[in-house]
Amino acid sequence: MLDQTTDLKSMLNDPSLLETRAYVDGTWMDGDEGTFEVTNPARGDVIAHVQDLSRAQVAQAIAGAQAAQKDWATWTGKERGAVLRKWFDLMMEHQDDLGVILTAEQGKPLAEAKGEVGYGASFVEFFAEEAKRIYGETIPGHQRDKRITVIKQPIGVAASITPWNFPNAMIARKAAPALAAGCAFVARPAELTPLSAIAMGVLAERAGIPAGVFQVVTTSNASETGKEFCENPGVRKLTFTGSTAVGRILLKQAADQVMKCSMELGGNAPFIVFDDADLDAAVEGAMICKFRNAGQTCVCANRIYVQAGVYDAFAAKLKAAVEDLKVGDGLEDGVTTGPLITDKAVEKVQDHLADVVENGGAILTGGKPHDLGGTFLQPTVVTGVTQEMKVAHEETFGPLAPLFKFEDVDDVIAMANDTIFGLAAYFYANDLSRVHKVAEALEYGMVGVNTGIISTEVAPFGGVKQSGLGREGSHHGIEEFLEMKYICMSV
Ligand SMILES: NC(=O)C1=CN([C@@H]2O[C@H](COP(=O)(O)OP(=O)(O)OC[C@H]3O[C@@H](n4cnc5c(N)ncnc54)[C@H](OP(=O)(O)O)[C@@H]3O)[C@@H](O)[C@H]2O)C=CC1
Ligand SMILES: O=C(O)[C@H](O)CS(=O)(=O)O
Repeated sequence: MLDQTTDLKSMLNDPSLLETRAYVDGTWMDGDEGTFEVTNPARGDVIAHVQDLSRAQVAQAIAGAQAAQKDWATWTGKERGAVLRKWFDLMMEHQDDLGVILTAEQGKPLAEAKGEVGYGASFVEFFAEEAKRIYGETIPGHQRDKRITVIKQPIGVAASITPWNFPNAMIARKAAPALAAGCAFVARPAELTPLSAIAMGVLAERAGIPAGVFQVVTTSNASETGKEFCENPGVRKLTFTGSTAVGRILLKQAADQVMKCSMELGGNAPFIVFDDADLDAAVEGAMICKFRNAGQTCVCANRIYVQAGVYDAFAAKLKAAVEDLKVGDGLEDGVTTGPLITDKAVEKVQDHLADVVENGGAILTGGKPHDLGGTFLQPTVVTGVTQEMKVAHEETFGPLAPLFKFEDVDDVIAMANDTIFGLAAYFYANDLSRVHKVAEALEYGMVGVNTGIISTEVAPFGGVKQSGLGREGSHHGIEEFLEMKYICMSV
């Protein structure tokens, strides 16, 4: 366990991965605004003082990215792919250290943190290959003397703003296709969790990614950095992962430059259990879907709808599984559930819980502050939840599993779709016609059928409605960083 006196570096095989400077244009840079503190959410102790760049220094990074991108775009896809593959190899070689750094700054259990590093690296591996497959096309001419071709070219400099809940994977999921496409990439990680991003910069430099092509700007002023990204004419692509509220702000700001944007925003995932479901499988799926990262994921089950005939049996099984969870410091062996990221996050979960109880719901297990104090919460299951409650329409982002009872398939589809969000949805059923009908009727970008975890680099991750724009991962993911050019030649 990391305590107040333990130096995080002493836990690393390669202490040089714990860098606290920004990575700008191939140099390790101090901030003009001083430094900001990074704390371990499990213990509240300061684990690093990270350099705080000014807006002018962010502009300097963008200028360097612009210059570097011109040469990077002349590399062949195969050449870019080779360097990306080296970056992937280094990420996997240092997976343990990257996991320790991630858990120390974000709080998730070490096994999950290492899993996130592997998940993030899988995008680098995947797009190292896709770099060689950026195909164009030839089109039969519309006149006898015309020859038509279409080519794909990198959009230019891409900038990312990412959240604290997946401080490694959310950057890798964006930077990998961007670099594969021939773009330069300037990443601004969340103030709460910058260390994972900086470590990715350390390995990018070692992999031979040219100076300026991949940069990490660490700042405490998210709003000012976002404005620089949106207003600087050197940036042609903004890719954001975070809340829908901030996504709206960025889209408005980016509109002035008609900037291409990718948005991975908030979720409110329904998790539906039908009466013909395998209940043990459904409980297993609900546990990973709800409690991964202590419920702090955009694709986690935010609402659990259970058909009346199996409601009591499912609730009893889920209660038993939840009571087996081990809450604690993510660096401790056997811990399955870490702390929430901040006191504010705890207050939101407690507000949703209080609202359920005040409106007739009941606590089946948990529901009290954890003995560990701080931002630790008891994993909780509540029953008797209805569509009128906050938890039905707001993202809880914590370890609270609300059970809704339903009778009819059309009713539950209507309830599941009754939200402004449309990121992920899940259901457990075995009747084939029901599976097809429900999968097609759910208004979501991603649907898990008889599974509670769907995230992979080979599939298009993204939402509809107010959960986002664009897709990350799969061969679709690289299109977000390419422009199409139509060439009409008279012969
Ligand atoms: N669809 C998806 O894949 C994901 C969606 N989310 C959603 O995000 C929320 C939780 O993450 P959270 O980090 O709190 O979300 P926020 O939207 O608050 O923050 C996301 C990132 O945006 C930055 N930011 C905040 N305000 C601004 C601004 N005005 N201009 C520019 N950047 C800004 C933050 O910086 P800082 O933190 O430094 O202030 C952070 O780096 C939930 O709603 C969750 O569903 C989260 C992860 C993935
Ligand atoms: O930020 C998130 O919640 C991630 O997108 C979830 S996942 O991709 O790691 O499943």
